Amino acid sequence: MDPKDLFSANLLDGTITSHIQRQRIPPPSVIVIGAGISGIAAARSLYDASFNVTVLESRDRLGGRIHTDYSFGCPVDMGASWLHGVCNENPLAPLIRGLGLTLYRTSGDDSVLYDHDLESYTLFSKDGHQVPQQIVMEVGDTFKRILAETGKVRDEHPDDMSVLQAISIVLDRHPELRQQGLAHEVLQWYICRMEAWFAADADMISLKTWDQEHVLSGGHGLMVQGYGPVIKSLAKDIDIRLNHRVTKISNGYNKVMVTVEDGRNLVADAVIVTVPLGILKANLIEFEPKLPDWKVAAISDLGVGNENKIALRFDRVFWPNVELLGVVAPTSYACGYFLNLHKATGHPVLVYMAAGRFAYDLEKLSDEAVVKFVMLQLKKMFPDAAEPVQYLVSHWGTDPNTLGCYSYDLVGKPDDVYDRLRAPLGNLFFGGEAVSLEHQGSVHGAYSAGVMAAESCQRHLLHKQGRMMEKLPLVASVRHEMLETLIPLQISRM
Ligand SMILES: Cc1cc2nc3c(=O)[nH]c(=O)nc-3n(C[C@H](O)[C@H](O)[C@H](O)COP(=O)(O)OP(=O)(O)OC[C@H]3O[C@@H](n4cnc5c(N)ncnc54)[C@H](O)[C@@H]3O)c2cc1C
Repeated sequence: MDPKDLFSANLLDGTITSHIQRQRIPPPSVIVIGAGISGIAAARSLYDASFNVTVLESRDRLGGRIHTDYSFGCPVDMGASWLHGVCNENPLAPLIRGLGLTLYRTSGDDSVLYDHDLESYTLFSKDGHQVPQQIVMEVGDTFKRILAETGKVRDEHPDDMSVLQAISIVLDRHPELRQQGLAHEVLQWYICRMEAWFAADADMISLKTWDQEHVLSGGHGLMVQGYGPVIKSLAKDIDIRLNHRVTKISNGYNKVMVTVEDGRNLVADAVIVTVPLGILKANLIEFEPKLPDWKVAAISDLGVGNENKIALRFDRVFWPNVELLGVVAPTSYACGYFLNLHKATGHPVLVYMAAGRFAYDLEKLSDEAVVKFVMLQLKKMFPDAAEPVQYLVSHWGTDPNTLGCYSYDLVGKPDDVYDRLRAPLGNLFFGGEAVSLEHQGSVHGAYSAGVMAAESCQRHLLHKQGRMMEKLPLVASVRHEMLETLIPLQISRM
């Protein structure tokens, strides 16, 4: 490398690379557990800072809860598919921009509830009649009023309660907000959509915190080419060992030993754990010494929801050109909806989405039975619907690599739960979506949590070696930001 290039690379990186090279000290070693976006982001930061990093991943693929499937001949995300916050502040924006990926904006709203604009829905009743759009809009506005009233309930009650309980208090106080007949079913559909955001039923969602998330601006954008390219790009050149399921972590004063399923041990100066919260809750990894009580309590005090997707590919499009097709019902459990990927991507694919208890119930059925059930829903709307030529069914709730889809705040969650989850233990650091500072349950939150874990791990190891970090490393994304001129994110629907 031309010395000039080396200088500018170090300058751009702002890393300790040159420092390590000058002193000829072997670079500190770190094992990252989990090759989801958080683990890969952590590994990328460490790799860019010339640390010796190895990622151990239990699955035979990268990405974790990012899983872009290509078997339909087009990308279909069976895990995350939206970028929540289509704006420059989104830490993933520089990467997405740099890769030239397109976003399809389903909503410009920054709230957690409306990741689709109201006018992009077409809803049907159980007997196959289209719900007049005026009712859809009016009930949507009523739902917003009900939620605004739950804010008053929250102010009056020092103790937390579920969102469902608060809605019931509001409806008792304001009978005029109660809906009857079809309008009641549409209201249930909105509750079903709210449950989808948290991947949990409304009787499990915390009233105190449900709307406290600081959602990034710019609305919600579907990744038209899927999230897969983001993972591929971040993982480039990193030593990632697939089919390495970690069963034990022994945290010593100087080193950490990691045991994998086949009995092999790997040793490093530090370890970053990014496995899903569901895995920690199920005690699938043994910690030696045992995790302290405050950490165990934090793991159990946060909820993990479930969401499943059933993707159907057809040989032709027989549905209208809207983003969401929904079936309303007397309870939110019985409501359903399909994301129309054809509108965003041009491929004849519908994705049925189920959340909360319903998502777990679907996992008790065979894939064939699930598809049959979903087709019955579709045929309520379109009696002449064609049979799918291909299908995909996710099982996030029972997948032993995840055990749930993402974290959410349980009723009565202690305020410091995230601080405790994130807190390192000696040479052991914690990443993953559940420890994100402000954006739990999202891809960008998981990414930032991985970068943060890597930064505190670096600081810790350099301090132990009696060295200072001359400057915090700039992660790949920020470097891209400096290298790329500010090209706007490509959005296919304004
Ligand atoms: C259905 C669904 C829809 C979603 N939709 C969106 C969305 O639209 N937008 C959005 O921003 N977010 C969405 N999310 C959330 C988002 O996908 C996650 O927040 C994020 O991908 C989590 O990344 P992570 O690295 O923290 O965890 P993961 O991606 O789960 O990575 C952890 C890794 O650890 C591995 N692992 C587990 N156990 C072990 C072990 N013992 N040893 C070694 N490795 C192990 C796992 O296999 C996995 O690869 C969705 C999630 C799901 C499931």
